[in-house]
Amino acid sequence: MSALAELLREWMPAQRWFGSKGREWADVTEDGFFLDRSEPVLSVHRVRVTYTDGHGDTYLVPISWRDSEVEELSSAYIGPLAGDGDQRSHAYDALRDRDATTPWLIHLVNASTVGPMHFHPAGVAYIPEGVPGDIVSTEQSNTSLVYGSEAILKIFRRLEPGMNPDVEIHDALRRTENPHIAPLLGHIEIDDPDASKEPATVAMLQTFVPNASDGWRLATASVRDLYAEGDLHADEVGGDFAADSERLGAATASVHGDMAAVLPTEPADRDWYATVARQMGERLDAAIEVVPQLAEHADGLRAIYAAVAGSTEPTVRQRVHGDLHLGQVLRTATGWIVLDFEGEPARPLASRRELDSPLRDVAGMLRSFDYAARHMLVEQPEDTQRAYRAQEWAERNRDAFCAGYSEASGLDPCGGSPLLRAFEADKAVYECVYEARNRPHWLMIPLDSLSRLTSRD
Ligand SMILES: Nc1ncnc2c1ncn2[C@@H]1O[C@H](COP(=O)(O)OP(=O)(O)O)[C@@H](O)[C@H]1O
Ligand SMILES: O=P(O)(O)O[C@H]1O[C@H](CO)[C@@H](O[C@H]2O[C@H](CO)[C@@H](O)[C@H](O)[C@H]2O)[C@H](O)[C@H]1O
Repeated sequence: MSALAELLREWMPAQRWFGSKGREWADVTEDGFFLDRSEPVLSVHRVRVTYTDGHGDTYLVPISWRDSEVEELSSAYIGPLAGDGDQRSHAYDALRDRDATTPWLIHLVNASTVGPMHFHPAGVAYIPEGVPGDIVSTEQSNTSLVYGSEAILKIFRRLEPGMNPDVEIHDALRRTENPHIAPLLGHIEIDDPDASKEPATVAMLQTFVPNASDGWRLATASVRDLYAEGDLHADEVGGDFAADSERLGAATASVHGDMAAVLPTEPADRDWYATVARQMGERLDAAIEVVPQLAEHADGLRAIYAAVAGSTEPTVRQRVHGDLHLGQVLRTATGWIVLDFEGEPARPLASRRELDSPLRDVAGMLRSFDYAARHMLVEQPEDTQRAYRAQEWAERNRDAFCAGYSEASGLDPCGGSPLLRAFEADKAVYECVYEARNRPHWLMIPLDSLSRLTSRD
């Protein structure tokens, strides 16, 4: 194992974007190339991690190199590497090293190819060249850099052959001028070491939406207001969120409508319902291995999935967002913007590109209202008054979202469909695994939701 691979073995598991926490590593290899040779030198590495179960993932790790340690960059420090003689180089997470962030946009403007990496600007869009990028503090599955107040570069950490749906969908939506998305400015790809495979998407550059607040922050502020007023109902307190939920429902319907107009669609048939129900059952089996507490909900969940297996409900399948939640939507002065169309980060890329029911996204947002309402109860599980208020808040915003969606599309997404209920349950199962791996203290949120979902008539 190379000295750099050894360093990365220590460093990567602690990074927020590393999606396979808790899995045991059998091996790690890396190959890299230089993206920029000025100071600090910037190299990009494909890091292949193999787990003890034989599976593996490839991650993208850009590294900036310094001759000596830099105190201000201590949180970005990966470690020292022996050089010639007594010399040592110091490796830093290049996306947290501001001085190393300019080459990405310069290469995009020039539509460069550097080693295996290809830079593709989108049409004639303006790209702010030469400005350094600042990392977005709410780092999630990927890492984003904001350049000035004009552009945001999202670096996809896990590499998979094939175009990332986020780029594919934003590219297709360029034609629609939909007001609820942030326009695409360019993207970056990297060839697969196996030439028979498609290149992987490395990054996407989008217009930055300034002065916006994400839906999670706004919704949880509303819940906090409600909790502060123990005796008032959600519609009586200052920070009522229902009007925004309604607008969010309408924005979601508008984006769904445009995706259906510019990307393929197909009617859902019996086979599709049967496949969806089977996949949910398989996902539950796999999730129980990670979160044994799920076993007590298994019978109830299987009954919910069985109702879908026999369904003949007429639905159109289309491209969807795939992981819609309040953290993926931004509220600007004029309305909602929907971000991040790459689907659930843990799913294989091919499954994230499949046609699906738009109810998958509706369910994602309904789950998010539930999370926003209840996350503060984690500290006070016995507070029945607050639990009652939380339920009321979640229902009020759920109804408002569905009303907005229904008004904009002519289709009521929440009219008692077994498919919607199954998608909510399936999402909560996914969330149990996500929380067990990333935020175990929040595991009770989706677990409690499953108790409610499986006991609903
Ligand atoms: N176009 C944009 N304009 C402004 N902020 C953005 C934009 N895109 C993303 N962000 C901010 O970056 C955060 C992470 O972006 P997101 O696309 O959701 O990445 P991830 O895939 O890591 O979840 C978002 O919560 C949002 O606050
Ligand atoms: O990183 P992504 O935005 O792709 O999404 C992953 O992380 C989300 C958490 O940040 C997770 O969402 C879950 O927690 C949210 C609150 O933090 C809540 O609003 C969502 O409803 C809940 O699913 C998401 O599932 C995961 O894919």
